[in-house]
Amino acid sequence: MTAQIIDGKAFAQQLRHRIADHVERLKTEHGLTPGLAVVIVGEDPASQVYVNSKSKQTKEVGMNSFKYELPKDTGEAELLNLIDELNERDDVNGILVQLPVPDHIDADKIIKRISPAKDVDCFTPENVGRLAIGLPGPVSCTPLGSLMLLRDQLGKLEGMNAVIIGRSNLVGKPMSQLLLRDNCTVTVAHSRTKDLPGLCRTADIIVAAVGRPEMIKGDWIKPGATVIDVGINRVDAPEKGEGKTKLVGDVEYAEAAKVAGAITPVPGGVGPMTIACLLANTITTTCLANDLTPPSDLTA
Ligand SMILES: NC(=O)C1=CN([C@@H]2O[C@H](COP(=O)(O)OP(=O)(O)OC[C@H]3O[C@@H](n4cnc5c(N)ncnc54)[C@H](OP(=O)(O)O)[C@@H]3O)[C@@H](O)[C@H]2O)C=CC1
Ligand SMILES: Nc1nc(=O)c2c([nH]1)NC[C@@H]1CN(c3ccc(C(=O)N[C@@H](CCC(=O)O)C(=O)O)cc3)C=[N+]21
Repeated sequence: MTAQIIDGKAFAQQLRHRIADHVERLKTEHGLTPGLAVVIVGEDPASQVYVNSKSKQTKEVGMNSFKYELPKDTGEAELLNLIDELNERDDVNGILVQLPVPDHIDADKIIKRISPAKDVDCFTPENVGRLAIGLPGPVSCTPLGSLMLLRDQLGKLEGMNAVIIGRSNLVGKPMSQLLLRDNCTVTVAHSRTKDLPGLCRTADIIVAAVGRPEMIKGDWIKPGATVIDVGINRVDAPEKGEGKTKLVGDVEYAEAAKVAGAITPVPGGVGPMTIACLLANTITTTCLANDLTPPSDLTA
């Protein structure tokens, strides 16, 4: 059996088309243009690439994009002031501070300062709580994107055994909330889990969010299972030439693709969905701020 490849890049493109339609409707029917502010501190080249593609896609769907590129020695107080200013602005519906921030800045303090009504990453304690009890609001982007791919692939997820590997606030924990809400039986594994291979073999759905290149082996996967590989790891690729690198996921892709029913590739899987879901969350926060019901196809 050869797994079906889940094309996250194509799905994200379709999602952006739907988002563009919603933006158009918000403009013509309500006179609203959603705006997303992206803040980056420092010159990390990988972060700059992400921030630029976020800005580009924001404009492509018809939203306003506000980009703040601050020098790496920007003080914490200065960054907090910028967030206060963005919290106040009526034309800004979403605020994203690209992580990681430099060491002299306390990321938790920055996140807590973002108004929950504009927290499109779903990082604030308010929105984490809302997600847990099923209230409307933004939904963590990577888990939301992963859920959309799973629903598209499998239809109803009810009754399925889902094993999530990784328990971070960013990915693993919110993913567990979403799959539980869709009536999966959810197990969250981590570095102290016993017999991870055995546990994985019980899974109809595996979500790998570990941050270790190709750690999840092909023979840990139940034949026919659906595999969502969240990991993005840059590794050396001597086969491409001296000093070259490539991106790989947390799953041993070539072997896993021989047993799984369906699998996301890296790149081209979950990554593009994360950015599209950021835009989806900006629609959600724009609607909620204006007493409109957020579109059901953009949320969980
Ligand atoms: N596609 C996308 O858009 C995104 C991709 N990512 C990628 O996803 C991956 C995970 O990110 P993130 O959640 O932030 O990572 P974290 O480092 O915050 O969390 C990693 C988790 O994996 C667990 N873990 C580590 N080693 C093992 C092991 N040997 N066995 C079992 N579990 C283990 C850790 O367990 P413990 O808690 O016990 O330490 C932890 O819960 C990274 O590769 C990251 O780059 C992240 C965000 C977005
Ligand atoms: N406040 C904040 N929110 C985030 O959501 C956030 C962040 N900070 N900091 C960094 C991580 C990482 N992240 C990715 C988004 C898209 C791809 C993506 O599109 N990847 C492409 C490949 C890109 C390439 O080739 O390098 C793919 O998988 O196909 C990857 C990673 C969002 N993050």
